[in-house]
Amino acid sequence: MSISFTDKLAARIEKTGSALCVGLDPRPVMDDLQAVPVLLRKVVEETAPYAAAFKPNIAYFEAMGLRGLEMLEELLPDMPDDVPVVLDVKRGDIGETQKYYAQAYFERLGVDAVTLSPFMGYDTLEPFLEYEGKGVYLLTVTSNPGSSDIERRELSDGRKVYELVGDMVRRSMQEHRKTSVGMVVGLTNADSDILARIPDAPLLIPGLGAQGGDLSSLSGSGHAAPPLINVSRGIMYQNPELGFAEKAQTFAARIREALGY
Ligand SMILES: O=C(O)c1cc(=O)[nH]c(=O)n1[C@@H]1O[C@H](COP(=O)(O)O)[C@@H](O)[C@H]1O
Repeated sequence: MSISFTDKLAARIEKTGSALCVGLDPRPVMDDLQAVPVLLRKVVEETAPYAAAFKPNIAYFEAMGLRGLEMLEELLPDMPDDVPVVLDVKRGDIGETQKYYAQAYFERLGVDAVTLSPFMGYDTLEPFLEYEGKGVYLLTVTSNPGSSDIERRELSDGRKVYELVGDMVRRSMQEHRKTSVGMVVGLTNADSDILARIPDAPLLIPGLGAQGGDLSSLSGSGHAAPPLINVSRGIMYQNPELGFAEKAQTFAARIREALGY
């Protein structure tokens, strides 16, 4: 059997000393779609030495229609074998439909992990939890301002809505499910109170770079599970006068310093 997502990520973090997740969110260049795979391969090649993981977001590929999905399908087998791929899909649907999403991502595309929306309930996650060695990250406290509309609301017993997502993570651990279950916490909304209220599960933390998240909000989290800090536009599109490798190296160093590696 191939190496599990958890082991692959741990080995990668150990090898690179980096918790940087390089986001692959190509803005479609509609009049020159051929430029997109060239750009993606360049970003992958140049940032790989500093990448603990890659995270393509499927939205940017879907926006290019069938050719976009083909680009993703063609890119994945050419990605470095030892760098895990988290496909950002944020899916959530009834279990019967989720079975086919899981088949699409874990079997057809063969990615190591995906993001899921847990807000339709635990049963919607179950088809994904049957995949030995794969990973899922559940949206918990997202990086957008609207995370206060539902996720950060207080329940009548004083707990927060996002703590219910933590309960699902604990349940999956108690049931010894085959898939690693982690949580998405946006850097722009992370704080020590939130980190203290969620289980010690692997974290995927987007919001550094273009969204202006501050790494100091992670200090003293006390979480032992490995976090992945994602940067997409900050590497692919911001400061175009700098190379992708240089930007990735700088973000990886800033993250290392903030996490105290
Ligand atoms: O699940 C995600 O990755 C995600 C969750 C979240 O709360 N906020 C968030 O920005 N993301 C994704 O992380 C990436 C952030 O992109 P940049 O803001 O360009 O670094 C995008 O692909 C977002 O869809």
